Amino acid sequence: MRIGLVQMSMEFANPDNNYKKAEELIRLAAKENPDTIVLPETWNTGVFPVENIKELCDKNGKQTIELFSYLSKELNVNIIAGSVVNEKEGEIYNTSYIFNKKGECIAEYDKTHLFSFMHEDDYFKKGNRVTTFELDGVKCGVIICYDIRFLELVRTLALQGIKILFVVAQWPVSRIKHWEILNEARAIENQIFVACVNSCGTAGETIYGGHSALINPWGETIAKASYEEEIITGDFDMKIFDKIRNTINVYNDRRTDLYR
Ligand SMILES: O=C(O)CCC(=O)C(=O)O
Repeated sequence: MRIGLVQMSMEFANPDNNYKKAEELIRLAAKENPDTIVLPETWNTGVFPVENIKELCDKNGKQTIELFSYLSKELNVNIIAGSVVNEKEGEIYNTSYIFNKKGECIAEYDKTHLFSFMHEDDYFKKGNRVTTFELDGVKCGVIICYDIRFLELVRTLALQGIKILFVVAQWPVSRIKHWEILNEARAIENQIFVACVNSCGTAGETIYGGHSALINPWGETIAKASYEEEIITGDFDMKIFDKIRNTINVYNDRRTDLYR
């Protein structure tokens, strides 16, 4: 599967411009003929939370679903639409929507671990379920930013059989080392591909650190971005699973009598 990561900088609290820009960047990314294109976290508002967040956010994913159903079908590409700030039944969620090449919205995931250090939990409601879906016959999962610190969540997805983990984030440059190590570790320990996309530029007072990457189940980097706005593309070769799991087979060697 060929993957394109859109490392985007967004305009703070300006969804109209951010939707236009996301469309332009998706069209640009599509020129490399990827099977799947991925956007970063909360690119519609460039949150961190602002007071008028309820006016700025999407409503039940309407604007997001309209745009990406159309684009994914027209461009014949799967789209992981990063995540958007999204109102559902009066509550605000950090929601990721997933589209297949036919333009169908096949899955949605609400961020389950809210970043209390930055008071995300004062504004957002937690999602309550893990999400898997199939793209071109490959089982995948998606998580959002702070979720990557919770190895149990990724192991749960891995035990459900995902082969690719998509991580969408707005991760600050000040902790970019953690971002790099956590993504590599989740790939190695679970023997899965990781496609992690971060934003760049600034939102409020925070500088986001880029370093989006495509990592294989052996922990090797297939493609990596730097700090600036950039699109990177690379190929995930699914044949690698046989090679790895026939050598170090952590799934066979797990001690489920001691832990789950
Ligand atoms: O865990 C971190 O250091 C960053 C997390 C974060 O910025 C977020 O989840 O929004």
